[in-house]
Amino acid sequence: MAGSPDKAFPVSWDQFHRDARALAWRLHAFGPFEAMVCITRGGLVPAAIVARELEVRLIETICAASYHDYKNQGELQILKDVAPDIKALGGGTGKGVLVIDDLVDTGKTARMVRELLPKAHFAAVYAKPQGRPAVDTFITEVSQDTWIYLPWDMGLTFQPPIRHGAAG
Ligand SMILES: O=P(O)(O)OC[C@H]1O[C@H](OP(=O)(O)OP(=O)(O)O)[C@H](O)[C@@H]1O
Ligand code: HPA
Ligand SMILES: [Mg+2]
Repeated sequence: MAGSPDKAFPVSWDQFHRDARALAWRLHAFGPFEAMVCITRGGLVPAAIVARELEVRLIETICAASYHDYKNQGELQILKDVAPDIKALGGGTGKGVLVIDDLVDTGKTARMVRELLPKAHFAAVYAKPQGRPAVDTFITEVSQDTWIYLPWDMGLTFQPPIRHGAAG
């Protein structure tokens, strides 16, 4: 990633659940979906919430990793591909499949998965401007220089008073 995002967008569990449910409402208009593919690991969490709302029970993973070093993107690795029976849906195009991730940043991960499932519907809860064109549906956009702090990456810590120079 060019530069290191210095603004912070912290997301609580409650907010994430609301945003993932809002995503499900929006996706409902594009369904029904025959299957869902979630991009691990971040996509596992919204996938559970969206699958519950849209009653999707056929759920596959594609295991990808690229941010090996906190905010710095490295080489994109596919650790597990999509199963052949899921790839065969929609006549081999992925039509009728919902691909879900927690967020899209540069769009690299989503673009790579789209090569495998070109006609699938791509959704993320959060999007940054660079990655936005790589997804069909998202809920909240944050600026490219913002780092999204997801609830499973955080814990409760003491916050110094704003007057004493707390970071935003
Ligand atoms: O749009 P991009 O720039 O490709 O970045 C977005 C991807 O990066 C994060 O995953 P990461 O590779 O860090 O793995 P994780 O989901 O296991 O945390 C996030 O969950 C997205 O999948
Ligand atoms: O803003 C982000 N937050 C958490 N994980 C990420 N992976 C890419 N961008 C981000
Ligand atoms: Mg991820």
